[in-house]
Amino acid sequence: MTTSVLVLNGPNLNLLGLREPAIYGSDTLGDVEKLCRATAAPLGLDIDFRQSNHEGVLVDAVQEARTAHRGIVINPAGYSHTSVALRDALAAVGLPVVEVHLSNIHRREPFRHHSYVSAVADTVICGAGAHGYALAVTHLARLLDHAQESA
Ligand SMILES: O=C(O)[C@]1(O)C[C@H](CCCOc2ccccc2)[C@@H](O)[C@H](O)C1
Repeated sequence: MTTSVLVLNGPNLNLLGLREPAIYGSDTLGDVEKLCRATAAPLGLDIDFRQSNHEGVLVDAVQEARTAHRGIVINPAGYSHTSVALRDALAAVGLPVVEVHLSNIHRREPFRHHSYVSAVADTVICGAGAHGYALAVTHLARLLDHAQESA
């Protein structure tokens, strides 16, 4: 049975590669999607790759993942620092969660140092650029394998 995971991207990540390359790199979100799929395939994972600028759409995607997917990789983007609703949705669905940030949020403006999502994530990866997504997919596969072993 193929294992499906959700890779969810928050607001403004659709601008990736087009603006602020010094901070977020020159890869586009499409490049990141390709990297996620190339990483996932040999691990037996299918990817549902999404991006939204709307908090409620992201909450709906997390809720849908409860029955549609086995785990979540999420870059909540700006909602990392503001959204109790997104944090609560992730806590509610009870799936393994890997939070990823392209930049090292702890070396940026103070308002970016706290993420509500981190408190409900199994793992947080930040500062590795687009490679962080490959790390996140790989680590989520390990978390799921471990879950299978203990099941
Ligand atoms: O480093 C990350 O991945 C962030 O999640 C990116 C967010 C920003 C999303 C991308 O925004 C862009 C804005 C302009 C050009 C390209 C991307 C930022 O608000 C977080 O603090 C850290």
